[in-house]
Amino acid sequence: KKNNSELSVSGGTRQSPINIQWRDSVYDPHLKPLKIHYDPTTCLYIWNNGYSFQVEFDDSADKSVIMGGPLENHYRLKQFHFHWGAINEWGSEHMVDSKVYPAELHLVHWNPVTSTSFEEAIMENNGLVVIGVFLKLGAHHAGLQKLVDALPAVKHKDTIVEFDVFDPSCLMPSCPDYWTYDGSLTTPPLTESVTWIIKKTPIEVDQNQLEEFRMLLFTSAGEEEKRMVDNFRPLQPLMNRTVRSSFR
Ligand SMILES: Cc1ccn(O)c(=O)c1
Ligand SMILES: [Zn+2]
Repeated sequence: KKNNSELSVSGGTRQSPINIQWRDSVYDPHLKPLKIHYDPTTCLYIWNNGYSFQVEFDDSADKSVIMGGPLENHYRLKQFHFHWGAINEWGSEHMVDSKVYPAELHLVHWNPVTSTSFEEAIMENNGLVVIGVFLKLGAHHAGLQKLVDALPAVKHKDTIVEFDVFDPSCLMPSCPDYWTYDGSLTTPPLTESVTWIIKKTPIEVDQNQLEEFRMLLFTSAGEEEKRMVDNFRPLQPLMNRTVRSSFR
């Protein structure tokens, strides 16, 4: 168990995001299939937090949980959000063999066995699990469209709109393959408390859907408008870490 100062970032040894070199990843036969059970009625609202748009869930019980994979117990879904670029040539946080995607979905979960709240789990060694899903330009994504239709209501920083009954499982690729490694938050406090699970296969979204992301604003109503784009952190050094794969 590490205290806050030991999870500190300056001199961090397990920062995120990273470039996943497929050939350097190590197949781990002990990795189980990831099990995802999301209850759509735990979806609460969408809000613009000035960095991304975020969908928050009721995490007061074990209703939307993940387990299996590299995990020793179940983790509760707290929120999901995205990172994206100003143009399709960049936007994701993680890369695969230096390939960058136009956007990346993060589903953020916390460990209710070792923590009593999400805020506490942020400071716990491996208190969080974030599932990363790459978005690539392609077919229209019907499940995502429900989210996209709500974005005009959260154009400005600190705006919020009710958003109920949404099952984020619809944003998961059907392929079960993933990489996993020990990392950190990619926004302050950048604590090294995250077990990352990065799905190998991207989901497809169309140009209009990506452009709707880019119409959001970093700025509050009344301020000079700054488009919400390029909200990703630069790559961090792998240092003494191995990325494990669930697939050969
Ligand atoms: C908890 C947290 C905060 C920010 N980001 O980007 C994440 O992926 C997870
Ligand atoms: Zn994120």
